[in-house]
Amino acid sequence: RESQAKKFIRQHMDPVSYPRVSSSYCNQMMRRRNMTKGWCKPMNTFVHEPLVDVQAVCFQGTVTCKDGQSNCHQSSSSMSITDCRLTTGSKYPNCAYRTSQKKRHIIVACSGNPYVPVHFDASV
Ligand SMILES: Nc1ncnc2c1ncn2[C@@H]1O[C@H](C(=O)NS(=O)(=O)C[C@H]2[C@@H](O)[C@H](n3ccc(=O)[nH]c3=O)O[C@@H]2CO)[C@@H](O)[C@H]1O
Repeated sequence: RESQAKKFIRQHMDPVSYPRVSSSYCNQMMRRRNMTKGWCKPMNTFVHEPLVDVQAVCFQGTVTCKDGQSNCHQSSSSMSITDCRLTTGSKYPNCAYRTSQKKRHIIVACSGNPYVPVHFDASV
């Protein structure tokens, strides 16, 4: 059984692809990280920073999560991310994504002991 912390890493961490990603990055990575099984996950962000830097966000600015909980944290500095958004014409099982590379402050939800990221809430 995959822990929430491990799931966060599988779904959202890609420190090695910093800084340039190709236009097919999302099509490849969404498959490789198992987010196109059963359905095409509509939206997913990959973070191109060291894991320790993303884990440190749990101890940065506290903000309210989209679900109303108060265990979200916003990174104090902007980070290199890639947003993968399902294209309108995409039909399962052929999940087609638009790849957009950005520099944004990330907002993650943290939980557990050790207190680590378990959910990607948004980027700003
Ligand atoms: N406060 C919390 N504290 C603790 N846990 C919390 C909390 N909140 C949720 N979880 C849990 O997280 C799990 C989960 O998968 N939530 S999810 O909303 O579907 C994830 C979103 C995200 O993956 C993605 N997205 C979205 C935007 C973006 O910029 N980039 C981007 O990647 O889209 C998805 C849908 O939006 C679920 O088990 C829920 O219980």
